[in-house]
Amino acid sequence: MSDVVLEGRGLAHSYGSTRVLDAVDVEVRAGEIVAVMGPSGSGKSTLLHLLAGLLRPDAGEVWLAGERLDTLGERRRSERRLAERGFVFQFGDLAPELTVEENVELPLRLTGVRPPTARARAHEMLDRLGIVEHASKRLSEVSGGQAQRAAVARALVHTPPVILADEPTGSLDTTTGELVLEAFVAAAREQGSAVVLVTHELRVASWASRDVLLRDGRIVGGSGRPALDEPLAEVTG
Ligand SMILES: Nc1ncnc2c1ncn2[C@@H]1O[C@H](COP(=O)(O)OP(=O)(O)OP(=O)(O)O)[C@@H](O)[C@H]1O
Repeated sequence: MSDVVLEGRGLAHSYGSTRVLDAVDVEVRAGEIVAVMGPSGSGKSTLLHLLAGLLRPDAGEVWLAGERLDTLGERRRSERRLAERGFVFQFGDLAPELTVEENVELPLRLTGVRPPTARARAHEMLDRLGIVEHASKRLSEVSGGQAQRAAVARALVHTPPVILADEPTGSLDTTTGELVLEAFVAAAREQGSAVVLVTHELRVASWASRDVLLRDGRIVGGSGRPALDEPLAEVTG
């Protein structure tokens, strides 16, 4: 279908001689949230890194908005990464020496948004995630949960068409975790972003439109849920 934004076809990946992902097909459409679930070590993060273009597959293809990503040169891949995607990774890649707001502004500044506009948009997103009062603190001065929300703010602030998140609520309590999940739902619903969310928590996956279940590097199942245009209460149960 034409609204597939991100697609992995026959993806395989090995670390050394150990094959950790094999023959994985996944499609993500505009406006949907796909939860990637599975036991520890089943290959969830590896799949996300392949879809992100941060790892190259040993076999298979990654397509982003009609363009094959895995064969692009590094420069073009990183341009597209910057402009078109938002990432939240398990081991945060925010800059500790910058403030929270400077970190969140980064994707906007790098794509030419003027400083006052970038700051206003960063604050709006930080407010939505309940950490605007920490905006001017250095990242090294905030808690792990606040840093995680800053990473989410940075991933969403430039309204990218694709958002990839690895355990984005991992160090959050239920209430702040829900703020984060609501922000992902808004990105999918209001901006039509395609969202891939790695999680091992059923509670988190219940916010997704559907899930994909990995075991030992292969897709062993998945299920659909009501589309995101259903009322949220029905989606979350
Ligand atoms: N850089 C690496 N070098 C070698 N092996 C790796 C590397 N990264 C992951 N692995 C191995 O690949 C397998 C899949 O790892 P991956 O992180 O993708 O799983 P996961 O499902 O995300 O796990 P978790 O839920 O624990 O984060 C695991 O057996 C892991 O030990």
